Amino acid sequence: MTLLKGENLAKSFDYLLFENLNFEIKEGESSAVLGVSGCGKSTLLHILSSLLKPDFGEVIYNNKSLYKLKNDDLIKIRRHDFGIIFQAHYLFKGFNAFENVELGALLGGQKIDDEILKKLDIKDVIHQKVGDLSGGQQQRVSIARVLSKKPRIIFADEPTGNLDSTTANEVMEIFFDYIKENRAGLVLVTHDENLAKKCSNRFLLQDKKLNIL
Ligand SMILES: Nc1ncnc2c1ncn2[C@@H]1O[C@H](COP(=O)(O)OP(=O)(O)OP(=O)(O)O)[C@@H](O)[C@H]1O
Repeated sequence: MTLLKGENLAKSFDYLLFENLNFEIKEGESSAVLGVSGCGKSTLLHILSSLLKPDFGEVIYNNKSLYKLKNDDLIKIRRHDFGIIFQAHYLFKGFNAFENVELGALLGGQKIDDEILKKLDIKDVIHQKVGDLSGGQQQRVSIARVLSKKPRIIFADEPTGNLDSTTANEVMEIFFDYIKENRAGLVLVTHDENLAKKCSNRFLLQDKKLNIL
């Protein structure tokens, strides 16, 4: 079943990034978007994940056109159904790791899943202030926060950018297990072709188009 579709999307800033761009993600699928720096990968992820209105085209989720929804309804979908992970993770620095993860769980009406904390290897630091954690630990806390809300779709922009390659691979396995177990979807923006190869679909954003690899 289709989870989300982007139809005829176009976006420009100082120059045209892409146009007539179509994208679809189905239950249980992972899609990686590759492309040179500045081609518009993060912009596309923002558009698909409800954060940025395209200049043209629609994003369809649950038979609804996201950017035609009332703001409150759009925020509900973003909070409950979408898990958005950026490299610059927006953790609450004054709170400890547990409180940050708990916030994610509460947003999705879920309880913290101890398994997620174990798999991400953050149980030992869970009561520390996130500002005191290393960059990689903070990244894993932000991933735990997103997974704890049990999103239908995970949108991740270089989610393993702060992690060494072994931890990066482990984190990717956690994503893949999650989408399999929950019939969810993963849209991943990355420069790392090895990570992209692990996804069920790979696309290259080039010449203002999304090409299937
Ligand atoms: N809010 C914005 N206002 C103006 N220009 C923007 C904005 N967001 C992105 N851009 C521009 O759009 C272009 C594409 O940016 P984007 O971050 O989507 O590229 P990217 O492919 O993800 O790059 P990278 O791989 O380096 O992260 C860049 O030239 C960037 O400066």
